[in-house]
Amino acid sequence: MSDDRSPSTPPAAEALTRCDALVLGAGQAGVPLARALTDAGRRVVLVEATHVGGTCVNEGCTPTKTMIASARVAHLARRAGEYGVHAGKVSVDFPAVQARKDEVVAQFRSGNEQGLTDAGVEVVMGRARFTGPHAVQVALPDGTHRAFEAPLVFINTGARPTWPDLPGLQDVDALDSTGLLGLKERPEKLLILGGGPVALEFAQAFARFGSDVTVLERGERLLERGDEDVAAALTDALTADGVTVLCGHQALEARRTEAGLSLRVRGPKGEKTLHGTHLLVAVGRTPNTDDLGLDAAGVEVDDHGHIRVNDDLLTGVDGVYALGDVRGGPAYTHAAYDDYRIVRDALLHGQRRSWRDRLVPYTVFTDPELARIGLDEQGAHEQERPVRVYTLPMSKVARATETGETRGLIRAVVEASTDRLLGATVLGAGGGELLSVLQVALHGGLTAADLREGIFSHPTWSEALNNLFMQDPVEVPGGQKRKDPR
Ligand SMILES: Cc1cc2nc3c(=O)[nH]c(=O)nc-3n(C[C@H](O)[C@H](O)[C@H](O)COP(=O)(O)OP(=O)(O)OC[C@H]3O[C@@H](n4cnc5c(N)ncnc54)[C@H](O)[C@@H]3O)c2cc1C
Ligand SMILES: NC(=O)c1ccc[n+]([C@@H]2O[C@H](COP(=O)([O-])OP(=O)(O)OC[C@H]3O[C@@H](n4cnc5c(N)ncnc54)[C@H](O)[C@@H]3O)[C@@H](O)[C@H]2O)c1
Repeated sequence: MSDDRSPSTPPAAEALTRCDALVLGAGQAGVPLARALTDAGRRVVLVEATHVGGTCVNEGCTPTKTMIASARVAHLARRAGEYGVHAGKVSVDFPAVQARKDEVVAQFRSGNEQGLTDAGVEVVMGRARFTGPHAVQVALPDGTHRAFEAPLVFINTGARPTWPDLPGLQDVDALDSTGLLGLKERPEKLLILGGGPVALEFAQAFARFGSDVTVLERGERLLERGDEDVAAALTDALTADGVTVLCGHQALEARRTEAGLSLRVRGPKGEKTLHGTHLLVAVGRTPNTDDLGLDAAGVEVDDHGHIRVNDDLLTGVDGVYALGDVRGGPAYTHAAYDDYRIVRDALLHGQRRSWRDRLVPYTVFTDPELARIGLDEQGAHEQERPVRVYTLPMSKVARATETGETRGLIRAVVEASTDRLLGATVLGAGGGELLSVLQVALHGGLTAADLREGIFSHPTWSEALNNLFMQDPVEVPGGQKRKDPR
């Protein structure tokens, strides 16, 4: 690439770099895809606006789960007496918690960077914008621009926190998830807007660090979807940790006060004012598509700004794909990573698989963890599908009693006619791991009888699957909606 501009000639159009593939965004799909295509002999340019690794590594999964680990240690140390252990007075060194988290993030990020370097991917730090269907201009940090063209373009630009239209919000120095992760000091009184995974994971962690935490969810329950009794049990667990959970509450106005801020809210019993030192806004995420010049490319978005794709993750423009959070649908790291596998297999191995056909599990990393895959009881009722629902409270699981972690339950939904597993929910300590056992059984087409009779090591959490399928199931008949919600 050359630049022959001189002071005596008018600025020429930026020199153009042509390559085989352009990857926009170094997230959970972009990084492995850039590596795989480079390994296959293609010339790939990966453009990243802020830092390699995307949301998950830098301001999502990695930092939150690292902080949650510190919070759990504080929690267990406070409970030490229950186990006959004297740990003394527990205090949390918040800057040390943050430093540990920053170290892990830096380690993961540099691992991603090293992987790209080793593979020989050309990484360009800058903000990409389409200028045509296969043409992209990148604004570099020094204010200059570079232009690129490629027959294949992969959009992996992810999403960012959504800011609601709340009067006064701009005056109160509210934080989003990224801002909260950067705090130097522990908030005294943390108000949280939203009752999704971001809100709940932070709520419990900060309560365990010693903050006074209130969660304000406008819906009638936490976590929007899933069986109601599970959401209620999770609410109880958070409450036991000292989190105040206010569902059915709408924030009306935010105001700055001497001590921090106030929020005027309307709940089932009328209006009231809440006071806090900090406000976390965690009401969802907005796809990074509005500043991508998608019009110039002819790439279409839906009403929420997510890029429209077909089964192959291809946009309406030939050779232009969208992967991960930017395409709508499940917004998890493992889903973005699987998008990479789908595109890789289609382009390099001639194998097609639709992203819509797959079952995506999820785990909310509260304590107890809430993990789910496939059909739950509520879903079976909504689909009027004949199933049997097995439920085992954790208080009946030997391992739970032995370890003092008896909160939660295990639930499995099986098809009435075949006895095959259709879905599972686990609310429990390490629930995500136990769910993975059920997930493998589901993928393998195993039945309730297989798991009832399976030999698992005693006394593991997985052994509870024997007992789960020995419970009397709730029979959900097909073709009729359930009248008595649990
Ligand atoms: C607080 C929090 C906790 C989370 N915890 C979990 C969890 O425990 N488990 C889980 O599965 N998921 C979790 N998630 C969700 C997960 O982080 C995302 O689903 C995942 O990172 C999406 O990956 P992606 O590849 O789609 O995009 P991202 O990882 O968001 O990467 C997109 C990249 O594109 C870059 N970019 C954006 N615009 C441009 C542009 N114009 N030009 C160049 N680059 C651009 C961004 O800087 C970013 O690096 C969490 C999210 C948050 C916010
Ligand atoms: N463990 C995990 O897998 C994990 C953890 C964190 C985030 N994530 C992902 O990140 C994304 C964002 O998570 P999130 O929790 O920010 O969003 P979310 O969309 O999952 O939940 C937002 C919640 O806020 C509520 N809400 C919306 N507007 C509100 C308002 N004005 N006042 C009060 N409540 C309001 C909604 O009813 C909803 O319950 C999700 O897609 C999630 O999958 C995943």
